[in-house]
Amino acid sequence: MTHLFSAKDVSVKFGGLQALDSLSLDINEGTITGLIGPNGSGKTTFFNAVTGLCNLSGGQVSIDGKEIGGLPARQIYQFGVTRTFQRSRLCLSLSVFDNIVIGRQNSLDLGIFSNLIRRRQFNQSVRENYERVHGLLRAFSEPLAQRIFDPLHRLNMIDRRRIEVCRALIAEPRLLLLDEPSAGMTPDETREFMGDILNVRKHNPRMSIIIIEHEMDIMQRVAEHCVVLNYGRKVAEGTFEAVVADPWVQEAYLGTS
Ligand SMILES: Nc1ncnc2c1ncn2[C@@H]1O[C@H](COP(=O)(O)OP(=O)(O)OP(=O)(O)O)[C@@H](O)[C@H]1O
Repeated sequence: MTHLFSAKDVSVKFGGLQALDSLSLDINEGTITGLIGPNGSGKTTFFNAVTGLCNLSGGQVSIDGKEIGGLPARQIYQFGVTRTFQRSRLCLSLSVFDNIVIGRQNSLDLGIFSNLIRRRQFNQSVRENYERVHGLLRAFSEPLAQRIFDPLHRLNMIDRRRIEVCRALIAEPRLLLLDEPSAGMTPDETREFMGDILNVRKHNPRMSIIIIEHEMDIMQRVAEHCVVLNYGRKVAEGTFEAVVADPWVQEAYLGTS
């Protein structure tokens, strides 16, 4: 398997609070890794550190052997790292199309004068973006693809989550970070959505995914490898079965020891 991503001794401090403490993690191409841990254990902080939304107080982060730790978020995105957020960051008054296409900021030509003068080029780029967004939506659900110009506030929670994933996918990432994508969904919606995630992976076999999720049956279904955090430290790592068999994980997290 080809090695894709590496975090080495990553630490993040918020004043006196050590949110991440020398966390190391290696990710191979085309794998799904589950990040598990109690509330406040540092999972989202890890995503924020990797995507440039918070400063590292130590350590290195690399993708394809290139150091990205400490770079601005926009540059990290250009290295092919995209994400979703635990709390939705969608714009409800804009259309499905607009909410997704904004994720392709690398190739959007935002120069108003150039767009006004070079109409043919502008129209072609709009057509291309339409095809891409439509194709992504169709991969999730045909009825959703029919709603490409609906305002987002008309969509239910599962479809909104799908839009968030499409927005992260339109940049064709190498590494996709999903922060608790099932938050706010019913158990049935969650099951359906996880089927979608597996489908996404089937369509993008070289893309790697790290997923934060509290629902253990979801982890069991989607993650080939799991990493458990507590107080910002890695306390267990391995297959789902190996991790849940760990006595510490059973006692401290699953409460089943
Ligand atoms: N911007 C911030 N400023 C100060 N403290 C922060 C900040 N972001 C996170 N923290 C703290 O860092 C610790 C780790 O938080 P984080 O959100 O990463 O945990 P988590 O594992 O994602 O939790 P949850 O499962 O509840 O989302 C917590 O104690 C949190 O209060």
